[in-house]
Amino acid sequence: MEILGGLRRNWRQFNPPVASKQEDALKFGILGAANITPMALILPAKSHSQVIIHAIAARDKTRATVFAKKHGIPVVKNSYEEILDDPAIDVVYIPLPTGLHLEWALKALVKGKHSSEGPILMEAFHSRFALAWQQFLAVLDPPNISHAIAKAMLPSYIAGDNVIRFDYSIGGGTLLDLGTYPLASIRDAFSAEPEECIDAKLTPMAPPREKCDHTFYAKFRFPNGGTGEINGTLRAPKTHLSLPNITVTHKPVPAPEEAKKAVGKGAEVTRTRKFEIRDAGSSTVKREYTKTDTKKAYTFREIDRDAAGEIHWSTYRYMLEEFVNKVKGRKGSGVFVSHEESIAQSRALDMIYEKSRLGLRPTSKRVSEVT
Ligand SMILES: NC(=O)C1=CN([C@@H]2O[C@H](COP(=O)(O)OP(=O)(O)OC[C@H]3O[C@@H](n4cnc5c(N)ncnc54)[C@H](OP(=O)(O)O)[C@@H]3O)[C@@H](O)[C@H]2O)C=CC1
Ligand SMILES: O=C1OC[C@@H](O)[C@H](O)[C@H]1O
Repeated sequence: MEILGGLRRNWRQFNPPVASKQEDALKFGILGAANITPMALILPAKSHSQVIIHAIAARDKTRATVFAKKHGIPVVKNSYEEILDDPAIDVVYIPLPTGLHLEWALKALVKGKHSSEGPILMEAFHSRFALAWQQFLAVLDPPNISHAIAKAMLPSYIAGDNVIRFDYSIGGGTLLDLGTYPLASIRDAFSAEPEECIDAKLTPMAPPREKCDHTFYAKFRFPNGGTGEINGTLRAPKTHLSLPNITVTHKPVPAPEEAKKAVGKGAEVTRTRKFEIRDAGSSTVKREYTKTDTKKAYTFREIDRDAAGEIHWSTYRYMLEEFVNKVKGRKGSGVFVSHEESIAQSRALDMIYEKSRLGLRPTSKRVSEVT
């Protein structure tokens, strides 16, 4: 039954109901014919009545034309600049190499893109919008977390050596790519920013890509004294199949409270509570047992929150919903990625680079150079 439900949900995710578009729909322009765009924007846009994918440009116009034809995008521009200069375009989607995000985001903001009432800028950090993640956060007690460890391991065939992820000049390295997910998840779990990076190890690629890491490890100290670790790679063995996951351990507390451990894996949240029975004042454990429960959530309804969502919505679809809500001035679910959080995440990433011997990524162009 569960397998059938999963198959149905996935089929629906890739074949969503197509919404008719409203008069006030936002027109999106896309910079580059990137691989991620169909999954992250084009598919989610189909079921959103206020999103129209209007135009695309690539460095090579033929490439953009082929992409536009395949995905039913009506307008192909000659350059990224032409997208920014088109007054019909409200929102710019920037799926460029990481090192170019800031430059093009600033250029888009200068052209007044994203909203008529002041620009809305959102980092497309989709994992934040997973319903299971929201459910996971709800069972945590951040001040009492003693330890969190988040892992993300992908086999080497996911990203070959010649992809943007291993080009130092455009922000290459696994930490700045896959590593951003476990890092954000431990920051989210502690609901605080790390005070110190206690340990960091970035394993470099072979020359000539030696400035880029293929594997990362880091350990942080958080303000409540707890520690958070991240571990990951884009070079896991070919047979390695595991979902990104996080395990959060809480400090033991006296009854009637319950010490707990929560494990998030894919859409599943498993909570284990460990109980120890002792005589009052004694440190000897007379009996111990654990209670475990596992839950899945795909909609806000399932976690008793009142916000839009369907069981087949992907993390990207939830993210698009909240972006449009923000532009339109609607309350939405309250889940978002604020500028402050993006900056805090960047600071934590820099702490890792500084602690390791690999050094910071190249600095993006300054605002004054872009504007
Ligand atoms: N949020 C998420 O879930 C995900 C985010 N990402 C992020 O999205 C971005 C794109 O990833 P992905 O789609 O896999 O990458 P691709 O290599 O498929 O796309 C990158 C695009 O960047 C453009 N580009 C512009 N300048 C350069 C340059 N100097 N070198 C190479 N490409 C350039 C290319 O556009 P053109 O067509 O004009 O040549 C290309 O289409 C990355 O930042 C990645 O980290 C990726 C996967 C998931
Ligand atoms: O979701 C992801 O998984 C694979 C990575 O290389 C990619 O960029 C990342 O965002």
